[in-house]
Amino acid sequence: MGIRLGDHQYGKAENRIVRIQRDTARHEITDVNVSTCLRGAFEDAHLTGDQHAVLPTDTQKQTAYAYAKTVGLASIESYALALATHFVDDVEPVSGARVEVEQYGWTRVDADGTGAGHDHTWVRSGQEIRTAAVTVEGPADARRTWVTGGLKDLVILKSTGSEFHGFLQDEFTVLEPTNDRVMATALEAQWRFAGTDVDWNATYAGIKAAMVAVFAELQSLALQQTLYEMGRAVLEQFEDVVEVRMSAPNKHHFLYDLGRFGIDNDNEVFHADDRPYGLIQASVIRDDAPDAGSAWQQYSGLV
Ligand SMILES: O=c1[nH]c(=O)c2[nH]c(=O)[nH]c2[nH]1
Repeated sequence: MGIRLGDHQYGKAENRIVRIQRDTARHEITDVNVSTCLRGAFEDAHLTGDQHAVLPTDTQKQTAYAYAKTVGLASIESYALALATHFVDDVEPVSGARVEVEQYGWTRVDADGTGAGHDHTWVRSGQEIRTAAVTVEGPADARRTWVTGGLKDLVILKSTGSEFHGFLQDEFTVLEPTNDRVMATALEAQWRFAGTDVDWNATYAGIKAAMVAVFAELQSLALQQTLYEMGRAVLEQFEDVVEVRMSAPNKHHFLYDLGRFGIDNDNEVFHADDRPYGLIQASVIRDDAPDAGSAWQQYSGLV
């Protein structure tokens, strides 16, 4: 019976790194969750337990913290690019590295009521988590690099401007068609860049704004249509981006039956159901997008 080792990768998942810049009295905070992963000639560690090629996951963790100071976290994409490139360039058995980063937002408190924001106190921002993933492969003279940016947990709701009708029906269909419903989701999206010469922070802000604007403005016939139009808007407005992948739970809001009490309910009182939920997923891609290569080969999840 033939048995062999399949794909394998290893690293340190979820390093929780908080970087404070305190050069002036007005501090800056960057709060991230960093996962690093190495790919390469690590068969012996699995097959015989020989660790000679294995850079410990603890060392990967120490490097992630050191780079938060030396390289800095001006953007999570630039930080991940530096860290992944270091592992491939400077650690001999490594042929590929993947760095995945989540960033949590903080907003300055308005302690003096002026709106200027406090110098060194923040509250966690309730909105989305920003994400990035960088994969670097091959020696410097045959380098391949992929960068994806993204967001998750962007909870967004519109109270009208959403319809759902004309759907296929069979003997189990009970859903009523509607011309006016609440549409809500917790959007997860990732977008793939063609290159690495990008204004990462401005592009992030612009993409988020473009997606939110489509969600708000489109008279939606289905969450599927909204996702496609959001992805299309991103590709139309950001030439650096070649592909957008999205996953959106349909956070159902069911009109509550107040008729039982003789009370009118004209789309005013809903039951916000948490499960089950429709889960709609789509990608939108340019016809001439370069090969995705290892861009989507995750560390979180299975190899
Ligand atoms: O936007 C929607 N898409 C669906 O596929 C679907 N299915 C469903 O029951 N409600 C909805 N809403």
